[in-house]
Amino acid sequence: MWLVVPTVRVLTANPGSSSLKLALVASGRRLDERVLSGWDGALHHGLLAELGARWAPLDAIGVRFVHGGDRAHAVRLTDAELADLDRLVPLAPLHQPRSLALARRARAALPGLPTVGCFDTSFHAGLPERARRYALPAEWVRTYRLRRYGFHGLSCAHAVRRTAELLAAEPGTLRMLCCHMGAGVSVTAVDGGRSVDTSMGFTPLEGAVMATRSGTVDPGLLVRLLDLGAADPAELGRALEHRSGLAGMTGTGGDVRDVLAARASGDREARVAIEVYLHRLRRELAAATVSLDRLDAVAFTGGVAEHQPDLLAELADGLAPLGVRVDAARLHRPGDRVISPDRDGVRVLALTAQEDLEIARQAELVLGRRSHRSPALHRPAVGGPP
Ligand SMILES: Nc1ncnc2c1ncn2[C@@H]1O[C@H](COP(=O)(O)OP(=O)(O)O)[C@@H](O)[C@H]1O
Ligand SMILES: CC(=O)OP(=O)(O)O
Ligand SMILES: [Mg+2]
Repeated sequence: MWLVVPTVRVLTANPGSSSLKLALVASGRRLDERVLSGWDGALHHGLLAELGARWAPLDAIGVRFVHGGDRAHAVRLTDAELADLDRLVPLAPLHQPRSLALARRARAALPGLPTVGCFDTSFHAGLPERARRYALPAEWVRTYRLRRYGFHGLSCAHAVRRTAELLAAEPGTLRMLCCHMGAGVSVTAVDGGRSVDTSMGFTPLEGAVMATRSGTVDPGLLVRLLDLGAADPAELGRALEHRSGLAGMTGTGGDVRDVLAARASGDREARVAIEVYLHRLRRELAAATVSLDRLDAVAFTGGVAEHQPDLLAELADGLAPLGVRVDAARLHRPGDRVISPDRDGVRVLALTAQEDLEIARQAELVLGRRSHRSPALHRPAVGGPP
């Protein structure tokens, strides 16, 4: 039996580290979108009011927050919630201030509309302890609440649902990897819709090499840099967030397009940087695989996966031990698609990252406007409130 649910129109805001994506979502579909690429956090004062008027009538605003701490699901944003989320700024300095500023601007520009915060971290709230815990002194872990959180959860939740749709499978049966390749890069192992391991940790710095972020480096190396006075802690943080990754290795801004162009023109540093980027990502994919008892599917998503099929082919070239292969013809087709060659073995997919759909879905759940009796694909197991 289906409940009749009225159409809910949500203005979604997804502040990534290199872009701001604003969208109008209704009934699980994106009706319009405004993308500010190369976004530096500044927001034209009237933009939200202008979009609010253009996309009216609206029922809610949904804002992506990379860090939600221990929150297991989206929440309606109040002054108190925002003040609490302020405390997480040091754990996601590239993202959290932008989400906070956006949410506050949105509440001021569109007063009276409920604003919902949707968190990357919520998808990983149930990480098993073996994947959540750092092997650090227990006293520090307790005092400073140190744990691995994981990020890109809104993207993963959407990718799991989309993978299940495209493979005509129940999400609850799939053992899969979700590899998000945007300016930030991460790999998550998903067992039956639940995150069981993920490459990002306490902050979105851990794991793979990213556009401007280092990914994992030997902690001993960082201690040594501090010892040597190469940087004070604040400078070290800024260097790891803004001046490392592809940017640090090549002297570019870290945009994959620029690094690939430099490599094509014979630049040695760019060639090495891409090799390191791919090598480290393959390691993360292999590491995540061992958290699953079999591998059914790998979904690649995010700006790089969407727009750089040749780089995806290079990445897949080194993934034969995982049973991952791609078909060149399928790879170059547009849209969400299966890109593995046949129906046997690991199914590989290239998907558009549609965090906006997940944000709108969670906003509807928080506002009680979505039927909890809708199909299994909408179950809160992948990041919504109970
Ligand atoms: N044709 C393209 N258009 C947009 N982004 C691209 C394109 N090709 C590669 N990219 C890469 O995608 C990244 C942006 O991915 P996206 O997921 O939108 O980033 P984020 O959400 O982290 O800001 C850019 O840094 C760029 O390197
Ligand atoms: C968590 C993260 O790195 O997000 P983005 O890729 O959008 O910067
Ligand atoms: Mg993003």
